[in-house]
Amino acid sequence: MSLLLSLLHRFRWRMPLALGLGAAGALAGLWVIALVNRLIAGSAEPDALTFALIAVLLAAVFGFGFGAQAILTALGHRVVCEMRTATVKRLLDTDVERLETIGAPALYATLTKDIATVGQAFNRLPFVFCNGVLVLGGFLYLAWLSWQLFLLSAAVIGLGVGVAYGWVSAMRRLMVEVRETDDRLLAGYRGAIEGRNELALNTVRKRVFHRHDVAAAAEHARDTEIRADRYWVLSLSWTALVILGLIAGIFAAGEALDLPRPHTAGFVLVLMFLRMPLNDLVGTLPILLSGKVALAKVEALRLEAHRPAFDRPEPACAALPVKGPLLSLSGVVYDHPAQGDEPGFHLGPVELTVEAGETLFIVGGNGGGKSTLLTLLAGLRRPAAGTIRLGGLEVTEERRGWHREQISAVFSTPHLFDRLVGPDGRLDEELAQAFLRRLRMDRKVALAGDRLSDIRLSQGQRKRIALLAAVVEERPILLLDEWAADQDPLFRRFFYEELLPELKRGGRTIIAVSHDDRFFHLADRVLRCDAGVLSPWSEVPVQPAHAAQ
Ligand SMILES: Nc1ncnc2c1ncn2[C@@H]1O[C@H](COP(=O)(O)OP(=O)(O)OP(=O)(O)O)[C@@H](O)[C@H]1O
Repeated sequence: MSLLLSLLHRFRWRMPLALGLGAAGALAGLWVIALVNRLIAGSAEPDALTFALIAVLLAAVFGFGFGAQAILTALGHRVVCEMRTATVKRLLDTDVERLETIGAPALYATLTKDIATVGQAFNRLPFVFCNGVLVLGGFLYLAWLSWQLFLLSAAVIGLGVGVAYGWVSAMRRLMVEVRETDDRLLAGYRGAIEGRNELALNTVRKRVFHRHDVAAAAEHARDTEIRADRYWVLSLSWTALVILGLIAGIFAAGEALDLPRPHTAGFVLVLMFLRMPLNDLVGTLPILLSGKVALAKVEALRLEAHRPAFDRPEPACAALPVKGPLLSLSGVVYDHPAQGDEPGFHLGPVELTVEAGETLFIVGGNGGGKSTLLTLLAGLRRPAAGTIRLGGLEVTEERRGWHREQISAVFSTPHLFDRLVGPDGRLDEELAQAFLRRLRMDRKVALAGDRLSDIRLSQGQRKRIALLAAVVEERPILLLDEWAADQDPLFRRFFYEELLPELKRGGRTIIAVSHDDRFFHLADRVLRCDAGVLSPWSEVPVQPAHAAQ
């Protein structure tokens, strides 16, 4: 909501202008009705002047209406564009841990569906506003025509709205339920796309997946939408009934109150005129309600507040030391929370000091906590307890951004971007081309400026390009998570025996998760991380005390 308000604030001049034009158009329309009314009642002459005035008013209805709608619909599209870019920027500024908690399906649902839904609702607002002005102005005119009939109409419409309120609330509750199903549906869509190979091989799996992960959610959404729409059509029919009933009742009331017939007829004419905008207002309800639900969903993600700037973090010191302790963890503890019946995972307390220029290997069994440790070393996770120091300085909340800027990393399933980014945004193309050749990828991928020609690669090739992207960042600390696992034996040897020593000679501190015990002798130090406990590596694994329990 705050984002929407700030966007509206940015467009604060167009908004009142458009609303003013809309109001003027609606009032001109009412004026036409009032003139026709007077012609029917005989209180106005059907002369050229009256018809000229009607023609001018009709032109005003058209011109003002067009102006207002054009400005407001353009504004709607601008707001959607800003919401899209601002939400992605908020996502980029949000902590990795928070994004992990939200989960990919919910994030995709917001980016693809919620923003579009808010946009649709926003684009309906001009029509809602113009119809609202018409209805309001129309009722004021009715009050002026006959206060008795106006009071009667207000009472009937108030009663009608009171009855419909319950249906609209029920509709809103059902729409929230539909939206919750969207996350499940999106998870299903992702499964169908990302699991295409596994599914293509097994018809039974395909059937089970389709039944439980897609059809169940789609059918739940269908049933809920049908129920929600029932309340909507009920509200629409109810509105029509209330207005038509009122029109009939007005005649009876006019007779009972002994009001002149033309008076009552004029009143009815205005009511007939107001029937359309009233119906439109009710018809727009589902779109507006969906927009409200979607907006609440965007806010419920609790992404970072929107900051347009991409400020580089302030450096905590001029340069990191090239000798002695560089990165240290002291008493660092981290907990992955339990999920349902699955127990959580506890890492630490970790005591570790990495020297500048050191090559450190971390080994250990699956699920031992190596990747979690790497993300702590990268500053991507906040320890629950303990201290991280970089270059002798404690990594406080203010220095976390600076810490991250000292790290390059290739994670176990890296995401490839097709642009290389050098320090301060300037890429050393010579270094990039040379390293591309060292990686033996120059025949597969061409580098034009900072752009890679192709990133549709095999797993091993992807890892090589990810390493290129990390190296050209020219940062002092390089983290590698099982980098060599996807490489062929020849290149694996080349990586351990030549590439890593080369990077080390270039001044890099390297922390690599590895299972390649044949090459452990090439590291300065090897540590074992098992069941969340970090200990020196020995040929015969030592069972950590709490892992044996
Ligand atoms: N985002 C997460 N949320 C909850 N638990 C997690 C998360 N990431 C990892 N874990 C749990 O933490 C434990 C350690 O995982 P981690 O990926 O650090 O192990 P690892 O030593 O790198 O394993 P591997 O060698 O198999 O890659 C595992 O039990 C895993 O289930």
